[in-house]
Amino acid sequence: MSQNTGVSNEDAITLSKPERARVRARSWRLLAVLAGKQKPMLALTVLLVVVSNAASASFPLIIAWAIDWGLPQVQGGNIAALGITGGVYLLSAILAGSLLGWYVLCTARISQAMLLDLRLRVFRHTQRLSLEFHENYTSGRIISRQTSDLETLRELLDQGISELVSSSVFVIFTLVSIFVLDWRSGLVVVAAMIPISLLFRWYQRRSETVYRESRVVSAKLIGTFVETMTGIRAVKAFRREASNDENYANVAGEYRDNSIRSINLFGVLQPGLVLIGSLSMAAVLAWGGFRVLDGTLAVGVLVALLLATKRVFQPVENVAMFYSSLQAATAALEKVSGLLEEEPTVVEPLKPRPLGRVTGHLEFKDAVFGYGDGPVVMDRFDLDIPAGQTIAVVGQTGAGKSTLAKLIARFYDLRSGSLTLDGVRIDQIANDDLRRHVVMVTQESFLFSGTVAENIALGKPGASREEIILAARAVGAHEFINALPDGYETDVNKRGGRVSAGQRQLISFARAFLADPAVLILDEATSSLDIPSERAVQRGLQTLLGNRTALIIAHRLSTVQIADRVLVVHDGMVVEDGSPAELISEDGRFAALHKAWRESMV
Ligand SMILES: Nc1ncnc2c1ncn2[C@@H]1O[C@H](COP(=O)(O)OP(=O)(O)OP(=O)(O)O)[C@@H](O)[C@H]1O
Repeated sequence: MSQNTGVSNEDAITLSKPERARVRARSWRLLAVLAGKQKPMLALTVLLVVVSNAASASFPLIIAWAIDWGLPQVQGGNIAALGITGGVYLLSAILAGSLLGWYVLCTARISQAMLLDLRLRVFRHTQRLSLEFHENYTSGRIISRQTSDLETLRELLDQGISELVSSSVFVIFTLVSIFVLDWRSGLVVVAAMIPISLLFRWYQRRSETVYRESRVVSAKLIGTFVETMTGIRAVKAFRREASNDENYANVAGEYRDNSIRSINLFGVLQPGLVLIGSLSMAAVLAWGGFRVLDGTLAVGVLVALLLATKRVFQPVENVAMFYSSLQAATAALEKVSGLLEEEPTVVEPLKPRPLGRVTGHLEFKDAVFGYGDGPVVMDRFDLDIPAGQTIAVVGQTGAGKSTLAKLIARFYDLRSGSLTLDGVRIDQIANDDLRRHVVMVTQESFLFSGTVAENIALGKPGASREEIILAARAVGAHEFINALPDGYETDVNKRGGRVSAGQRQLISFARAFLADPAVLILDEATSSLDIPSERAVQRGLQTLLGNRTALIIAHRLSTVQIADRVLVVHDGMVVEDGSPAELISEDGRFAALHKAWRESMV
């Protein structure tokens, strides 16, 4: 991603001119794409808003006509004139009202459809982005894009746009009706539009940065909250409550200050508009009043002019209200469109190479890797793992063990060199194929919300209950699952469904067993299990391994003992490679580690 694309510059409050233009164009493009899908409905909406506002703007004209033509006619004994003028007024009122109602329904449907579309896009897109992106972009930010930013957009789309459009159309029509009645008063109102547009311009300039800042601070607020709550165990363990309170209060205070700034700006805009409106009314009344006295202007026309002038300025105040939500939504759209501009760094091949029967032979050749633009973690790395071999990877913290595992699972791509599965580069294998043949069981043995059976079935979508039970039996999980309150139907998120770390591992073993991959990667939990759990997990693990190729990031002596081969990794390189027995007999790092393990067990 270049410097200013995607989310790279999203905390900037003031943007350079070209950058601002680019971000704006990106936001409007997104809105246009979303609106583009609603074209027929939009066309109908435009028609409705034009006709209903034209009908509504004609009221003062009808009133002038009723006073200056209708009333004298009625006084002259022509009662029918009353019926005609009243009837026309009633008809246009019914037309305006019903079309406006229809218009509101249509805009609600359009805005809801656009929001749904956007919500799904944001979700799908963030899920599709590579791990590298998620490691840098905090979950708090993603949550704030999906919640508070979309909420701000919802406010605009739900009411703002419809009010904004209909008010603007109404102002134009009413202005035309004033010109039709009396062009001099029309000039007064047009003249008033000059300070109004200057005021709007002032507000737009100031509020743009304030609303942009509001999005940044709001993301920070949500991020702080999410980080505290997801790390609540660490918070309690390290007694971080007091300092977290202070930190959160600071961010919340920043958010309050920002809100006050935006309210203050609005506090100038709205009274300013009211003042300009009132002064214009006074000018129309004074100039019109003199002319009525002169006899050059009919009373009915003056009444209509005053009515129309009042009606021009009323929606202008509405526009101000929704203009502020437009500004807020524009800032939100900048952020959301930035997120949508991000591209996955690990991409699925356009023309994937088909795989035959996969044996699980893995080979790194001359592999170079580093995270993002960071330093090289693996330099010209070579490793051949024959099919069916169980490999235990050991090494100090930060040595590169997890990196090795993540590369085989293709969470990242190499910078250069190659990694092949059965001779096919893994970046040329379709995602579905890769996920089927290479399965990673992570350290935390993540369970998704749902039942135990559903969690196991993730390994093989559509698996029958028999298959699920068979898998659980194979890895030794069946007994404890049966003892849960609802057996396989127990909800893992409900009370009673909570399972221990070892049990979670067994469930994820069953899931992997059911998936039956050729290659298994296992990031073994560092937390020490109690001895019975450890034995159960160990037995489960041995069944799971079977004849597969397996790479285990090993933290336990028992695991290393069942491996065919041990790799000692140091600084992204394999420094020792051999069977456990061979390495113990040499006087290297593994021998020392093995000795330490044995001593700790005594
Ligand atoms: N997401 C990341 N972004 C940038 N650098 C990373 C990332 N993950 C790991 N590294 C770096 O890569 C190197 C290897 O890390 P790796 O996680 O593979 O070590 P490890 O041997 O698995 O350590 P541990 O046993 O502590 O999990 C380290 O220098 C680490 O700082």
